[in-house]
Amino acid sequence: MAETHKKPHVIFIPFPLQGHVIPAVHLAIKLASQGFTITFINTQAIHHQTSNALPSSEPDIFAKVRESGLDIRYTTVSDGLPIGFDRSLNLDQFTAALLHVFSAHVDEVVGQIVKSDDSIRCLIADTFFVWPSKIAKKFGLLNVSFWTEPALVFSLYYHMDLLMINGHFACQDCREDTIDYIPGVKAIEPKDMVSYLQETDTTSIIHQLIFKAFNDARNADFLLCNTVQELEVETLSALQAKMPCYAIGPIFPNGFTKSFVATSLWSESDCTQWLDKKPHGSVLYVSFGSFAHVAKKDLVEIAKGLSLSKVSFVWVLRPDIVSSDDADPLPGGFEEEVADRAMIIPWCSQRAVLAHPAIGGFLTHCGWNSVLESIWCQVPLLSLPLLTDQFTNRKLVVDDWKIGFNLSDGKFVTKEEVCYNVKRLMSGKSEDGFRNTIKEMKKTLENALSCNGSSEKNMARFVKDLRTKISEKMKPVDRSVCTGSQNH
Ligand SMILES: O=c1ccn([C@@H]2O[C@H](COP(=O)(O)OP(=O)(O)O[C@H]3O[C@H](CO)[C@@H](O)[C@H](O)[C@H]3O)[C@@H](O)[C@H]2O)c(=O)[nH]1
Repeated sequence: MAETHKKPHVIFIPFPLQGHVIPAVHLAIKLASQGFTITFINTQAIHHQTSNALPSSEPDIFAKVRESGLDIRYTTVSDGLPIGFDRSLNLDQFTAALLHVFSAHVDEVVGQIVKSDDSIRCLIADTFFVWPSKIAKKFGLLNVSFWTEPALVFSLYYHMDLLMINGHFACQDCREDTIDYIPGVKAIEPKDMVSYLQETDTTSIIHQLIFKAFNDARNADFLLCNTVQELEVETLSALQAKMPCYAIGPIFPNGFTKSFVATSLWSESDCTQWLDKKPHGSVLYVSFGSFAHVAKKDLVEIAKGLSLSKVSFVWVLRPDIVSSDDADPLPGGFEEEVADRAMIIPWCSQRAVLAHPAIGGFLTHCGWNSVLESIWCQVPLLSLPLLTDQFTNRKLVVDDWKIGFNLSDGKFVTKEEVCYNVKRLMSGKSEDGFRNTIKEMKKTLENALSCNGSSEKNMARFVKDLRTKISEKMKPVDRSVCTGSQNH
């Protein structure tokens, strides 16, 4: 009888935040459909939140996908904190756990999986983790770093040393002039760097994590980026000269709005019937993603500006949008004032909302998934970056690609500019240019995902390169470290 060959088995660990888990889930499915066995490991806290958000209880999020024949297994790991701990309110403690404690739990669970299955060959872990190279080396696995933001952002972090030497980062009086020495990045203003590279105190816990993670990422065997070659040609070419790097985005579920895997951390409110009654392109969608907080005074100005604009809108207001200890941050009377033309909800299926013909604009924090989804749905953006890569993403959206504009040009948001810019975005006049440009960009994304498109080719190349490296690794590996056996 012919010997049956086991599929190569990959362990996939996403960063425990919504904007990272979503593309990781869909990448895991893509890889499984390319003939890999995947063990996907969520933190217990993410698992708990996702399960609570589901209307029905399934054994795990991949149960339906498995029915279609894909071999995706699922397990959980502790991030070092109690499940019910408020990570949003205590971000420093959460970051500290990910920096100092999480790797011990990952080490244990990966060790158990490796011990029980000798086909494990590879670890895919988010670039923001500080431990992948250590864990991969210990268990003899290939190390794939998964990057969920633009390549431009990766490049800035990767070249932190250059920014320091040139006095643009981590110095007393940082330079404020244009940065023009990062390989593959023509020019970028300091204000457009990720927020952490603009901060003067670089001793914070998040900086410790970033320094360690990007040091570690240099050791990865492969870098997978949720971006598109054509959108970031020069940056990606420069990165490819440093490490094997593959632009395989945008990573969406097959069919875009329909996903067999429930990934939301909050229950989704259904806006379809409400949107069905609205004219084409007449509704503004407002959401600031899953992670960043909006200052209360800005939130109040946004609410007042939306009210003044008379535009219809769907506003996703997460329970912790200002802070999880401020349950009711909206100005008094606002909800009654806008009741006839607004839907205010804690969470929704964003892809379904953006794809609805009634949506004509997106007021966004410029999270990278939101940017890619908005381009896919050809919805122009009004941008209010709040944290992390969102400042750099804003530059791409507004200055480079010209598919949207800024909500505010000052340091603080005012209701007048909110009203003015919302009306400008939704009027259908001034943003006609944006609509044509975004149509072209949608085509670029579609082409990238088509049979001979860049992302599909890059994915095929990655799979081939990974398989080649795996076969090289098939030579016997010393796994004594996993079984705990000692040399006497
Ligand atoms: O009501 C909602 C709101 C959002 N989403 C989805 O949640 C994701 C949000 O991702 P993103 O737009 O990237 O924002 P964040 O959740 O803030 O993501 C974090 O992770 C991203 C990827 O690393 C970064 O670009 C962001 O700056 C960072 O805050 C998207 O897929 C949305 O479709 C929903 O399904 N329903």
